[in-house]
Amino acid sequence: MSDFSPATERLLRLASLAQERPLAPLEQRDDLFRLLELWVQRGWLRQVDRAFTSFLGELEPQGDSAMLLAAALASHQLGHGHVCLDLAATLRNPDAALSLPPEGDEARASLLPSQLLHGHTLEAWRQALLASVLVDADGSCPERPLVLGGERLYLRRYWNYERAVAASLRQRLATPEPLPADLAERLDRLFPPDPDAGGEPDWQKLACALAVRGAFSIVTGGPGTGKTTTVVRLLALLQAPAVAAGRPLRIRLAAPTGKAAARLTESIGGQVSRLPVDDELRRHIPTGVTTVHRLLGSRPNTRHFRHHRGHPLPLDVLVVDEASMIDLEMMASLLAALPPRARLVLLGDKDQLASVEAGAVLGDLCRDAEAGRYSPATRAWLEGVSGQSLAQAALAVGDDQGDALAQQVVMLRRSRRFGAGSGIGQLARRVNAQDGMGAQQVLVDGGYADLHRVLLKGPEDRALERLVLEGRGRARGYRHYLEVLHETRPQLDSVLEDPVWTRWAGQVLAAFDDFQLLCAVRKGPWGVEGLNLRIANALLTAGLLTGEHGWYEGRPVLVTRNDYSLGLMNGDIGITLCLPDANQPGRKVLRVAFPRGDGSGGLRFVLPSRLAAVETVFAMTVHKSQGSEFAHTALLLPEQLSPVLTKELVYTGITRARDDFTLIEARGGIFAEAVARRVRRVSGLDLDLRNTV
Ligand SMILES: Nc1ncnc2c1ncn2[C@@H]1O[C@H](COP(=O)(O)OP(=O)(O)OP(=O)(O)O)[C@@H](O)[C@H]1O
Repeated sequence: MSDFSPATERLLRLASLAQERPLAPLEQRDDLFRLLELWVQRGWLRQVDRAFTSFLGELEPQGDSAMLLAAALASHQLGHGHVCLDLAATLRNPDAALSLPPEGDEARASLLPSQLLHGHTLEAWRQALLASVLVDADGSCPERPLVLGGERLYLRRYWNYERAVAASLRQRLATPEPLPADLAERLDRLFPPDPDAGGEPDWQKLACALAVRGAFSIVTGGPGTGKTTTVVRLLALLQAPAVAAGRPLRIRLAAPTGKAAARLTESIGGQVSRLPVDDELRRHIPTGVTTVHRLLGSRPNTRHFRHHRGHPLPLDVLVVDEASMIDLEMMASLLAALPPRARLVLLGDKDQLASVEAGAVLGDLCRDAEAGRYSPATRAWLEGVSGQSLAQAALAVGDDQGDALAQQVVMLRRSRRFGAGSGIGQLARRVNAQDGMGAQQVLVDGGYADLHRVLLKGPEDRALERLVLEGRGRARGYRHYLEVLHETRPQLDSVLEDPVWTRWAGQVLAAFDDFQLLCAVRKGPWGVEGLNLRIANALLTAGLLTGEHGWYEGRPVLVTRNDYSLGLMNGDIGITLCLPDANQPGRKVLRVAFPRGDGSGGLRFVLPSRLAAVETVFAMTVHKSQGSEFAHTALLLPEQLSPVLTKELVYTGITRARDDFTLIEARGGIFAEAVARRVRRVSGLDLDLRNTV
């Protein structure tokens, strides 16, 4: 019997083969498959990418190796969030197409794409692809699994999504909506002059005006810039004539995660109650926000939804918040299910991290948001109807056809939550602008009471535990929610239905929202897994928890997969509590308390054994935190730079903080290094109305 696992055996065999003669992957297909296998073993390529390439190899036994290599890399890009492989960019930096370990790792010593593609030209690579019976060059052979669009190679499914999204949005952009004759007066009533505006145009009013005139619009802006305020007023504007005519519009609101939906439900509820409109109209403005999955009608174990082109959603207006989290496939599904005459309004912060899945739709659609690019006609109409001047706004001039999308996008530029005196706001703005020096200055010398910084002296530095348990000054740590748990526990023997239990659990959940530790990665000591163990251990040692493994009271958990039977959505957070046993009076059992997230303030209590997909959430990745906010947010950056460490990640982490933000650096300098890098997602989404569909 060999001492090696089968995987290692295989690796050794492959390595020895490689030693016998150098691999020539672009001349010999077998060598290419051997190399792909080696890359998979090293974690540089996914198993699914290699399997897909083998499948293509079987479909075209004489297929060129350069075509197969491109297919493997194109498949791998999806795992990096890219919709396609940019051939020219890959030739400029071939190794970026794999998931290589950080610089200096010895495991790099292997045949790399840069060596393979050395001396290759773009034209030769394109010709190898065009010669294949598996590659469709002009969209005319829908049965071919790969599509070459100029210099971009797509897997068919993603090409189809991109085309479908572009076609649907173009159709909406080309559809003007009828306008009320008294639009200017209606806008004036909803947006009274703001004495604090300081000469800035009222971007909210402008956004509302643009959204009224088109079947598609986007309102983007950083935290607290008034996206929700704007959309509530927009809905009042759209609904008023419909209600007056006795035919109220069917309006639905949605967000990508349960948490985001719950947050929006809360803020929309407050805004609608304060709207200066009559009660009849107020009743017709919805406040309930659902998740996009629920809206479309997810079906277990399939990527198909109950609503689609043949069975569209029964609505006239759809508003989707936190749209930066929507990937290309979801956007395609959403647009397919939208009736052709329905309006779509997307809200979101274009600068946040994009979805984990392929595509950065909001980012793509907001490419011109900062510059404006309004045509002279749009600008004249906007200024006329809103009474606002754009003369001082330093916007670029655009074209109605070439920049059709820009005519329907508004970026809100004034944060009411993070004004000039807010350290969080200053820091977020500098990070977003990739001004690393300025950001450091704000953090270190800015003297802002809402910003804190911890520089760890090494992996064992207990300053991490101190911050996470105790917080800083008024900014709380995890001790707080555990003290609420212990100190306010009802001393009763009553049944679970007794409202005292719901009240108590609600208080513990609210206290947990006061602090969250965010991190960049999942693995290793600075990832979710290592940090969860470390923090649970510290809380146990401090006498705040009674266990650190399995289920124990106080364990906070994050739902990682939608569970429709339990009514739990990916991203929901619950806390494990000792609660009365429904079956045996007088006994207590562990149950996990989750907010219902429907604006009712209600909770649901779930037995741990029924939770199939949850993880401890003392630490959470920034990706998972999107759509949430916490009174005190601490962001831990690891020692080593990795591809996920970018300014988008840091910006998203900072903007999760409501009152206080703490930066924890595992190594000095990592913050500035992360801020200097940005995500560049490859896609070909093109809404230029001059180009044919
Ligand atoms: N035009 C306005 N007049 C007065 N207050 C406003 C106005 N616009 C926004 N606000 C206030 O500013 C705060 C942030 O507004 P809002 O919640 O609409 O922003 P947002 O961009 O949706 O925030 P988030 O980043 O949380 O999604 C709220 O308290 C809101 O009441």
